Amino acid sequence: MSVVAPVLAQWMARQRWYQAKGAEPALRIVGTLDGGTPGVRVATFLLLDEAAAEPLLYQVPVAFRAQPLPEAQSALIGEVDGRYLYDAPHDPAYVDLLLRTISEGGRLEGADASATGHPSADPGTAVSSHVFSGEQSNTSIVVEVDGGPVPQVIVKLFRLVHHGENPDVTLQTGISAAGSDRVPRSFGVLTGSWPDPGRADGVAVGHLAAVQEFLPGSEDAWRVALRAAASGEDFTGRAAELGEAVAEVHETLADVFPTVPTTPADIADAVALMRSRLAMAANEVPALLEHREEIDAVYERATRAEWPAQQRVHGDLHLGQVLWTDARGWVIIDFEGEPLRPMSERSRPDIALRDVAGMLRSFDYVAGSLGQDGSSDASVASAWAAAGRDAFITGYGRRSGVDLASHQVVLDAFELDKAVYETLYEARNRPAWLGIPLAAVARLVTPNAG
Ligand SMILES: Nc1ncnc2c1ncn2[C@@H]1O[C@H](COP(=O)(O)OP(=O)(O)O)[C@@H](O)[C@H]1O
Ligand SMILES: O=P(O)(O)O[C@H]1O[C@H](CO)[C@@H](O[C@H]2O[C@H](CO)[C@@H](O)[C@H](O)[C@H]2O)[C@H](O)[C@H]1O
Repeated sequence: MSVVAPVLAQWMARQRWYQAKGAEPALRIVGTLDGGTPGVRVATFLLLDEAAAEPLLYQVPVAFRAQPLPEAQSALIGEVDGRYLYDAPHDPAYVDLLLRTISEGGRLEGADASATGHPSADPGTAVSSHVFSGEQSNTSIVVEVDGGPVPQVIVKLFRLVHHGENPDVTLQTGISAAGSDRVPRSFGVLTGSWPDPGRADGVAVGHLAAVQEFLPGSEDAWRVALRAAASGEDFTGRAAELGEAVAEVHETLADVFPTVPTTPADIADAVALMRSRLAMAANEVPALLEHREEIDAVYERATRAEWPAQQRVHGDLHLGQVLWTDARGWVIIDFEGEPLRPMSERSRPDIALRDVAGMLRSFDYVAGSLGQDGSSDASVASAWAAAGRDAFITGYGRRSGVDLASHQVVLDAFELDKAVYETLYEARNRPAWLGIPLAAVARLVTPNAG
């Protein structure tokens, strides 16, 4: 590892999933999982990066080859001691190993770490694979399979790993196991364990990868909606169906996972979180300070309203998290929750209105993004978004039986909280888009502006 570490550090710093952007990774190996086929050694390094204020644990599988692998040229990490090191998701030997370990309930052992596959259905055998180019925070591999119930599966490899459940795995798997086709079908999970001196038993156990059905020919709702809005196409039918699909997923989540009544202490906690998020965002986006008192008034009103019971929710629902398929309609993915929120918070029961608010914000984003690139008349785009929002609410209410109007005060607070979160997200990731959530904050604090 000592000779490999500097090569990995240089390469990691350039990857999209590397969090401490601009910093040089300060890596310490916490565990290694070994595997491979004759001639190709695969080592999955669990690397603690101490470059950022809060150390983060990364999963970095590396394939060591004696000869170059021309088809994976762009995935070459470097050459060490005459061996060629590749980002393993691009190497068929690793993909085969990973899929087999999960589907056969196999085990990977190594220095200080191990991993176990937990199959839920047999996906068949890998024939060919490619890394999904749309990846963001994780790495997804699309695999053509033979002998399974679907032609392709997608293996999602979590780059950041932590002790405890990853809601993306738990929720997606739970909904799929309940027989719902509103999420892709689950095929299995890889769970790892590694040393963690911060824990009483000294061991951490967490999700490393998950396999699910790949939906070929699907398109995410953000792109579908953007095209419809740009061409002035009526989207209200699809928006209402989307509302119904979200309500259906909420219903399944409430059936499969525990629900809890919302107590006054829960309300106080939820509002305190909104306030602390505002304070954190205002540090980086001072323009929020202009509205500080009005925002606080919206949150204060919510403390006096009635809140629905809590249940597991998606947690970061927006149009980009929904896929349109001709065969199944809307299918929801990526239950990992908001990336800027601590994992412990994302794994608790929450108010389902948080997801409704997230989707309402997304319709506004469609109008905002068209408005800012000048490709659409601002008033036409915002009328399109308003119609989409209304239809979504109607569809959600129709399926869930919940009268959202009777929860308006709480829904307003969640929508404002989401817009505040978005200002921080945009300031950090896409400063050119910051105007969209900032305009929303100004609008949402104006009484009766919706
Ligand atoms: N089961 C699937 N079928 C088809 N495409 C998928 C599937 N899962 C994810 N995708 C595609 O991969 C993209 C990223 O997936 P996502 O789970 O959101 O990963 P990340 O957590 O890295 O953002 C999605 O926007 C979608 O286009
Ligand atoms: O998809 P992720 O889990 O990575 O979510 C993060 O990134 C999203 C952007 O990709 C961001 O969503 C915001 O922008 C969307 C348009 O690109 C818009 O539809 C959403 O409504 C808006 O919140 C999301 O907030 C962030 O957590």
